[in-house]
Amino acid sequence: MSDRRTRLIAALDTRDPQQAMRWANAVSPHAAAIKLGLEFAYAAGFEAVSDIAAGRELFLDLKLHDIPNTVGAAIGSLSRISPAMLTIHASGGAAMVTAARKACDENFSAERRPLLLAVTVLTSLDDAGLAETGVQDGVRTQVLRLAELALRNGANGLICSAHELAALRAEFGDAPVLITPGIRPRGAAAGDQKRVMTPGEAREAGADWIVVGRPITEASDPQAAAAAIAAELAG
Ligand SMILES: O=C(O)c1cc(=O)[nH]c(=O)n1[C@@H]1O[C@H](COP(=O)(O)O)[C@@H](O)[C@H]1O
Repeated sequence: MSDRRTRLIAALDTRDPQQAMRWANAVSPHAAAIKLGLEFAYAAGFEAVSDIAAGRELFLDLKLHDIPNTVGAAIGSLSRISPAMLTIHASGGAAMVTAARKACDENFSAERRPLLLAVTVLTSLDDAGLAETGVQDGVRTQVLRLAELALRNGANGLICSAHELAALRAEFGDAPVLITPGIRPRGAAAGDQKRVMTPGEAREAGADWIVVGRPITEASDPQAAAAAIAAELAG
């Protein structure tokens, strides 16, 4: 049994700034952070990202994955937004993670520096889906491999599914920030997610944060849905 405090990140996946603001206000008593990602940033732009994020903890999920020079420069371009958390793909390789670390350190003061989080294996992949990308070792082995690469090269934490939390805690201890999407309250539709757990199970397994999108945003009452998840996390 874990006594870790596991907090909720609400993924506000929409193109519409007014919708995002409504959701942000609705979940704010229950979610300690909001996530804005590719769908929102591409449609609404980064001014809108800043507007929605004002006064909130922002998980900016751009999943950067490019050559080291481009990733470092892109992170430099984000310094005016000051996200609390920022994502890259660990599979971009050691030099890419190192460039991202350097860019975080050089472009943000210590108080404003985002946590650099490395996506290991997307929660929409199972062993078979991963094998189609050429990786035959299975999800768990690949998550551990990419976790080691990312943490060794300066990532503050990892994005993984809750299924890998125990193995990651056993290998890397309490220090890395572990964030798990692919979270579904009992009975909720998995959709395109393959490696899912409930909020309570993710807390027990050692998550620092869980990311939840559609179970909140597609609920008839998003505020109540967020409240129920927060209550489950509080145990
Ligand atoms: O980086 C992420 O946040 C992420 C990584 C991952 O492996 N799986 C994953 O689902 N996510 C994000 O987490 C959110 C999950 O949304 P729902 O499936 O609607 O709860 C989406 O915004 C995804 O982009």
